[in-house]
Amino acid sequence: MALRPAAVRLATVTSVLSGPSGSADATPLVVRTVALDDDSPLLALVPREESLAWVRRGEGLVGWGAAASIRTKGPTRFRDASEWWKEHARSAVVRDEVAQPGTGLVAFGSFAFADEPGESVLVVPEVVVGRRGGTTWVTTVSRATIASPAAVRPADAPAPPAGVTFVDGAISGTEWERVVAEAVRRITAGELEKVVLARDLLATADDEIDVRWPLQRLSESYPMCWTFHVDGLFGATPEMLVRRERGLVTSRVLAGTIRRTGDDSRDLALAATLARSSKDLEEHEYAVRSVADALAPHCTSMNVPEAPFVLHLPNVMHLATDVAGVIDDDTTCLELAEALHPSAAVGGTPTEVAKAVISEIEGMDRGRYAGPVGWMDASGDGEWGIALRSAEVMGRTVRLFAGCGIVASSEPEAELAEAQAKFVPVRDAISGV
Ligand SMILES: C=C(O[C@@H]1C=C(C(=O)O)C=C[C@H]1O)C(=O)O
Repeated sequence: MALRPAAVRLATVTSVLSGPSGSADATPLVVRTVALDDDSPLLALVPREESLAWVRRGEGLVGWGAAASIRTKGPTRFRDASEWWKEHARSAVVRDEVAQPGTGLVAFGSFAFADEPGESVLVVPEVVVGRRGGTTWVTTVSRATIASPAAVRPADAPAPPAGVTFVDGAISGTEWERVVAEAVRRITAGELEKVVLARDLLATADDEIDVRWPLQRLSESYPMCWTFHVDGLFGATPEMLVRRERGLVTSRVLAGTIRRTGDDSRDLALAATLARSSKDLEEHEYAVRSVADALAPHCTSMNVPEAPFVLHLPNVMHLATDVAGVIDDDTTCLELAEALHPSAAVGGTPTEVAKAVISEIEGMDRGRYAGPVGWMDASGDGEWGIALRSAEVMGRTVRLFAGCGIVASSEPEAELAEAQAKFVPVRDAISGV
């Protein structure tokens, strides 16, 4: 049975700004959060249409409907979205009986990787269900009067995609190896130190894909990742660009990868190799430095571990570093995400040269892949992951993305194999089994 809020469903109010001079709907959002006695998996609650998700280890936020939304683009896409959000947060009428991170007014968002092309989006759902530390709540958002709390019950189960076939996206694997070789040439020539290059695959199913199917598979198979869905972009990312919570800022930086073999003792030996690999440590160091440098101006103190740990995922292992800081200004998590994006984990070093090389040689439009994806609340706290191990669903087709950091010692064939391994989470999740 499809889930419907108990309150009369209000017409979706959407305000679209093309630049800072646009205007948002003047009617304030009316927001109410109440505790909920429900322990169903969050992803089992979302209806098929207009779903939003940010879930990890059974906790997080899911939402549906759009009480307000904004689409932005270009170099001011973050700033325009931030201003719109601050305006809504200022004027909202909020009754919050739970008062936890993620209660009250929240928006989900997903931002384009590049200034051009690509569109970014911020959505305030009509209903949000959240869970944290054993507490579950429901938030209802409307434009006029306080709506009664939404009725929350399991939605109909999604059907698996059928007849899925895959083809190369913008360029073939062989062509992409040539692009990697060109990047290595430029790095060796001293033009830059590191660049992250990505490619895409196109999957087509017999019928329209219900994104809830891959979301449920991803959250089961990759519980250590953040499973997300915002406006057609979905995935399970292991990388946290920035989390801001009550004055503490954290970031999980990944860079340096090795594929898993399926043999645990062999994988342990490989993990030890990864932790000593100078190529991977070099690639990792660039990424950590780019994050620490961008956070430093906002923090009074920071903890940047000297050596990375190895993060084990079912398909790959990564070198990982958790950076933490105490923030001493009122910069919101979205503004921090803007300052951090693109980190060297998805752009390169130096950033501007890497961005130019990506747009010159990568041969595809990244859209919102590798951009910030996540949520924020009215106080500016929230979480923005990097949209990796991700794909964009459009009706019967899904566009999958995967990329790799290239440094002087990278080998095109090995990088192609690494990208293949990074397609695995979404590929398996839409394969319908
Ligand atoms: C670019 C991706 O992953 C990034 C690149 C990594 C690497 O090159 O080792 C590791 C993790 C991510 O920061 C991707 O998954 O598409």
